[in-house]
Amino acid sequence: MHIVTTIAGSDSGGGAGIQADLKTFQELKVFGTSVITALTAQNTLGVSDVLPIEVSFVEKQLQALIEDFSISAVKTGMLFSSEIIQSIAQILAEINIPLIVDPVMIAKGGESLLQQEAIEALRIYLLPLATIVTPNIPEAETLSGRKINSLADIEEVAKVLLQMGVQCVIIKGGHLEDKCYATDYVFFQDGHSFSMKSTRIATKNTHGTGCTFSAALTAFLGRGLPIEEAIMEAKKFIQLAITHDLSIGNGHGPTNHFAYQNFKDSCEVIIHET
Ligand SMILES: Nc1ncnc2c1ncn2[C@@H]1O[C@H](COP(=O)(O)OP(=O)(O)O)[C@@H](O)[C@H]1O
Ligand SMILES: Cc1ncc(COP(=O)(O)OP(=O)(O)O)c(N)n1
Repeated sequence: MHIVTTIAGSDSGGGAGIQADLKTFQELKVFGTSVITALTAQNTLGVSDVLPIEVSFVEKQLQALIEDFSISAVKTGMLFSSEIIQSIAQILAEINIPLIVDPVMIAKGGESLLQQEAIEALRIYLLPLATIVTPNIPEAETLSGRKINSLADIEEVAKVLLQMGVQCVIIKGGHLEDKCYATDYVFFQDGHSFSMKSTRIATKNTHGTGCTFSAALTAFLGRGLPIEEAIMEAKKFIQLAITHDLSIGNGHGPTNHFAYQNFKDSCEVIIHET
């Protein structure tokens, strides 16, 4: 049994954060463990409050897992403060486990999930340890300090992030203004890059897409899949979860974490080597 860990915030609405991660891990047959960094009072309509967990208790959770389990991959999501980022980075630096960093900053409704001053901590302490970082377009712009208006901008931003020490950058295209396709761009340290294109689904039920994608990536890497295969399979997981969405709540509903197991042979992702 492969054991993986998510370090993230709790979403009481169950569509994003720790809950999305653990559901995804379960569906992909890895044993999920968790370190909770913050509680959010949240549903499909938005986040009404955030309660950060004390840094020393975040550390205790992570230490407890490391002491007992042989963890094969770790992901981070909502980290909230620079203190939490620094403390978990210090612990993660001492263990050699594939690390997927989803640099969660803002919820769909615009509520902040990361303090402004913590952005620099992400750059300095966490990104140099990351195997993969998975920013959406606004997060990639914030981390790099550059605007994205074209494919050339995406390539430039990826270069900036690779220079921070990340091994692989995936810039997710959910926020791009392409009505037909949702395209993600993948860049490696050795210069290799490719894009993954899937049909854009016309739905408002996209709450937790980033969390779910990075959790699937963590599960596949934790199971030992080669990195490129893990990335492509994670894209299929999120595509199916969005395609077969559930009608839950009155706002931006969650994706369907059950879909991959039922429909995985019926998903097309177009890979384009660049
Ligand atoms: N409407 C959509 N149809 C298909 N795929 C989508 C759609 N919206 C987002 N995605 C995919 O979901 C994943 C998460 O992307 P994105 O929404 O950009 O991240 P985040 O949730 O962090 O903002 C990416 O693989 C992206 O291409
Ligand atoms: C607790 C918690 N963590 C992360 C998010 C953001 O999730 P994401 O996958 O980026 O999806 P949206 O919220 O943008 O739909 C969250 N909302 N809550």
